Amino acid sequence: MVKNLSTISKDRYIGAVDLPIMVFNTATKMTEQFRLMKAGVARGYVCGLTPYDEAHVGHARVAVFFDLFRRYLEYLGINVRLVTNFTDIDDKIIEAARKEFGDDLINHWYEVPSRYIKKYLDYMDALYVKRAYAYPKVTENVQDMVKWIDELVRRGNAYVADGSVYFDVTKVPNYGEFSGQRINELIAGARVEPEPGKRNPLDFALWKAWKPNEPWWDSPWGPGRPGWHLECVVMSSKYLGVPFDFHGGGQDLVFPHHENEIAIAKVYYGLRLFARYWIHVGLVNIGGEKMSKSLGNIIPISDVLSKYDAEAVRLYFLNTHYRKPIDFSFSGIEAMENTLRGIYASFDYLIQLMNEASEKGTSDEAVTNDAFKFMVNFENALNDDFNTPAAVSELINLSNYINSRIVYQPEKVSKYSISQLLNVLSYMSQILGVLNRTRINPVLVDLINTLIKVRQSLRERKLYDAADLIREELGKLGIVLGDYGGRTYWFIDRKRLNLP
Ligand SMILES: Nc1ncnc2c1ncn2[C@@H]1O[C@H](COP(=O)(O)OP(=O)(O)OP(=O)(O)O)[C@@H](O)[C@H]1O
Ligand SMILES: [Zn+2]
Repeated sequence: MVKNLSTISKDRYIGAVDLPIMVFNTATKMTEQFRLMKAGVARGYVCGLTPYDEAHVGHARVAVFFDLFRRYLEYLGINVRLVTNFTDIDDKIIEAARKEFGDDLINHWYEVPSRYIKKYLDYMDALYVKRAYAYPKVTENVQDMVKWIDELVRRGNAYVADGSVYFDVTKVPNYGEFSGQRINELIAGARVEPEPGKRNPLDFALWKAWKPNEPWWDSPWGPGRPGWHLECVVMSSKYLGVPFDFHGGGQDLVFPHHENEIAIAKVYYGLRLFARYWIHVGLVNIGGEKMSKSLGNIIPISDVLSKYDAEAVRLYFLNTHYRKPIDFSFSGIEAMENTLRGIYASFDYLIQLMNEASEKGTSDEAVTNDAFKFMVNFENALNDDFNTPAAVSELINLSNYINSRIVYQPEKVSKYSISQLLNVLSYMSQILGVLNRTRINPVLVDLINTLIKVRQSLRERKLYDAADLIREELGKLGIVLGDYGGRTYWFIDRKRLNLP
């Protein structure tokens, strides 16, 4: 149990290998301590988007979770190298380009991925998802992929058929082990794609032979393009080095995508696992079904962001454990907007108290101890396989404590205690990626304070109607006044006032 602030301050794991985090590893099906391969650095790859349509809230959930993951490690002092790719050539991209450009597809197809990549990055910025260390694209790494395939063919792990190259899963020790699948059952259940040269239904394409009116790249086997599973192995290894610490994505990727990535790397590198921890985020469903572009049941991120506060959207995702599915609901986000208002109120109140608190208050130690406890509980929650619902509820507890206890006894609380509460509130919100809009123009602050003085003076003269009018009119603007402990506090409803 952490007892004093020096041990809960951020950055205390700089240069560390053993982190205090326990995380569920799909590869071992166990919750394990998170240990880094290189001191102080966490390297990870999250499978990214096939950009042929609007990104949806399922994509947003995966991105927000790994952003939280990254922010927590950074808070501990770890340098996080997070790579996420764009699968910018794929059957579905070609199909979308064909619909849009018809026969002129070959000259214009790249406009499709380019458009949706740009939009995706804009949505990520709006959601306060920090930019990745690198965003490799398949089209920029084809030459490396060709070299890999060549080597796999040379070693007998892949075979050529009609200009395509297939990976031979029968040559892989314990194929199916990762996703816990039995090979015979897999074969029975496999949806065999019409790929004539394939020897085994579970073999998959490393190189897909060119078809007329499709983009292509040159290779020793003729024109074509690489296959999905190979792409992620090549790009993750290239940008992170092998082995690296963690590899993630949505739950839907466990099989076949990650099973096949592991199979390729197993024979290429001779490594049982080319990434140590495999982390999978539960799906966002809609009416019990996976939200997915190909099923046509998506709620675009843009729809959600046009109606709701982006920070509330983050809290909404984080309020469910990352491994559980979410059945998407707008009302859940709405509830989080209220929560967020309360958290901003706490922050604004603490700043106002900071300006007035005495150097030495009487309940100093008790408040400081309480601040520690909130932070310890918060960290313990995240250390417990990223129990973000418990972490969010600790932030809410802290906010309620400030809004109900601290504001009523401003004369008792010292500047030091307020600064501890502010620290803890800021750490928690930085990790969750909320309270990104704390700066308020000082002119606005002066104006609010002037109006509060006028209101006070009206009340002293018993002109309550006029005093209430000030409060109501400010409220309409998103400036909310509250009278607690004999003084007036205010907070700004960031969504209403639309502050940057
Ligand atoms: N509904 C969902 N919930 C959570 N994660 C998802 C969901 N859909 C996709 N993902 C994740 O988003 C990333 C990108 O997936 P992808 O572009 O293949 O999306 P998709 O909507 O499933 O597309 P498609 O319908 O073409 O299969 C992957 O990590 C995937 O696991
Ligand atoms: Zn992938």
